[in-house]
Amino acid sequence: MDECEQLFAAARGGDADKLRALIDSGVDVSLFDGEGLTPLMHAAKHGHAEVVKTLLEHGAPWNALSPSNLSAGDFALEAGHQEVFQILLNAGIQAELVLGTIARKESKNGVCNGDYLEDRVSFSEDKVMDAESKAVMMAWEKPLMEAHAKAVCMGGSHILNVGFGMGIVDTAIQQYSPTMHTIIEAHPDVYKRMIETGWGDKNNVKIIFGRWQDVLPQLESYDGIFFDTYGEYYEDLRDFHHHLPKLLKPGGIYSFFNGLCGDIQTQGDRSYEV
Ligand SMILES: C[S@@+](CC[C@H](N)C(=O)[O-])C[C@H]1O[C@@H](n2cnc3c(N)ncnc32)[C@H](O)[C@@H]1O
Repeated sequence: MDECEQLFAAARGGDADKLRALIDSGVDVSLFDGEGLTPLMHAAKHGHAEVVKTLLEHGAPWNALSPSNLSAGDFALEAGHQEVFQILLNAGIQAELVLGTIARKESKNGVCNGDYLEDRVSFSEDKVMDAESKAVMMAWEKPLMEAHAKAVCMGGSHILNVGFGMGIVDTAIQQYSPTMHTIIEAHPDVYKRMIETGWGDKNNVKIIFGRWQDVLPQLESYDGIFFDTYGEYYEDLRDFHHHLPKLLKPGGIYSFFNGLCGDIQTQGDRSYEV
C-alpha cells in the first residue's frame, strides 16, 4: 500500500496514531480518492471523532464536496454520528467567522459585500450573475423559494423579504395576496430592474432600496420575514437575527436561505416561529 492508500485506510479504520505518522511524513490530507471522497469524508462516515479532529487540525478541507455534493458533515449526519457532525459544524462556523472578519478588515467601511454592491450584475432568464460570473441567484432554486414563501405567509399578511435577486420568492409571496409586502434590495442594478419590471407599481408592495443594515430605522414589525442576501457572512446573518425580536410580530414566521458552507445543515430551508 502506498502512503495515500494508507491515509485513506487510517481514516476509514479510525487509526489516529497511523494518521499522525503519515501526516508527519508529509502526506497530503486534502487528497480525493477514486470515488471523489476525502479522508475526512471517510472518517466522518465511520464516526471517527479523533481522526476527524486530527485531519481538521492539519488543514483537511471541511467544505470539500463529493461528486454527489455531500460534505463530510453530511456524511456524519447521514450515518447518525452526532459528535463528529458537531465537530465539523464547529469547524465550519469558526472558518466563516474568521473569513468574515478578514473580509470586513479588507473591505471599505466594514461592508463585506461592498465590491459586489458596487459592481454590475447581469441578468438572464435563469440567473443573476455578479461581475466575477458567480451566480447570485439561479432559477433552480424556485421550489425552495416557493416553500419559504408558503412558510412566511402562514404567519399573517404583513411580509418582509430581504434580497430581491430574481424576485422568485417575491413572486411566490404575491400569490398569497399579502396586505403589505416590503422588499429590501441593496444592489442598484437589481433595484433598477425591479422598477422596470413593475414591482414599484404594485399596490401592496413597498420597496426599500439599501442594505438592510442601513435601512433598519425604516422597518416595522412583520407577520412573516424571509432573509436571503448575497456575499454576506455568518456574522451578518447573526446580526440580522439579533434584530428579529423587534422585526417579527408575536407568532410570526421567519425563514432564511444562505449558502454559508457545505457542512452547515442550517444551509437553506429553515423556518422558525418566534
Ligand atoms: C440570492 S439573491 C435573493 C434571491 C431571492 N430570494 C429570489 O427569490 O430571487 C440576494 C439578493 O440580496 C441582495 N443583497 C445583498 N446584500 C444585501 C443587503 N445587505 N441588504 C439587502 N439586500 C442585499 C442582492 O443584491 C441580491 O439581489
